[in-house]
Amino acid sequence: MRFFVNYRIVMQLHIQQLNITVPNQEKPLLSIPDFQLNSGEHLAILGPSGSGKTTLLNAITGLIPVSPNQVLWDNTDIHQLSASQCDNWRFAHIGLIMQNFHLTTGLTALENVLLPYSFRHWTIPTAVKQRAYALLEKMDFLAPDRLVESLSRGEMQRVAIARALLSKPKVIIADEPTASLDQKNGQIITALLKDLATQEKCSLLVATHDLRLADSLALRIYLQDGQIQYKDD
Ligand SMILES: Nc1ncnc2c1ncn2[C@@H]1O[C@H](COP(=O)(O)OP(=O)(O)OP(=O)(O)O)[C@@H](O)[C@H]1O
Repeated sequence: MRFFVNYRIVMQLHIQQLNITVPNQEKPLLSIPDFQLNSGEHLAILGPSGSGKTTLLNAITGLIPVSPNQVLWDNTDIHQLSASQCDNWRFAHIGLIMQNFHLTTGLTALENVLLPYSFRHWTIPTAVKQRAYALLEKMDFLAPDRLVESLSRGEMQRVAIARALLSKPKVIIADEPTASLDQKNGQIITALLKDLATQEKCSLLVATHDLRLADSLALRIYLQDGQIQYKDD
């Protein structure tokens, strides 16, 4: 008999009748009748440029508005939350790694990792700082005191990943995490993301053009003109 549920690994995404349109455009940007991703699953979202990958990530993280009941995370309709509630929900549950990293210049790598946490808390507990150091170290990034503007793109990507993982999210979402990295760094980042997601028992959703990255994940969907053309697992 099971008495305990590990809440951290329960985070199911359910998309139903998702339809995103823009004024004066006949075709929807995104049209997904039904899609489900279970907790802990690793998904690649493929598709040509303009097929809707980023729009999908924005929709499921509440970064763009969506009609009620179209995106549910464990039966929570994040699009029915207020803007600040949605921000807090995202901070608590999602580790977001955006295309251009969105790091803050003038701050060190460590300060960048801690920044989202420091926005929400008066003080940063030692345990949180230790986790920030540990995440950077796990990724072989051994210069936490370097200013981010002096880092290479591969190093910036590691800082962005550590920042996304600091709050122990249940879901990691990455938009083109290997774009503009050379092959070696792309492979390193791919392996890191997968290993960290597995170790931390997170779901992983990655929008990518990188077939090597996509092949390394267990599930794939292919978008074309805002629709899922095929699923592959
Ligand atoms: N706010 C908006 N208004 C009108 N069109 C938009 C808006 N946002 C996105 N689009 C259009 O929606 C389509 C999908 O864009 P999206 O960025 O999701 O594609 P993508 O698959 O992520 O592309 P890429 O691989 O180049 O990053 C594009 O044609 C884009 O121009």
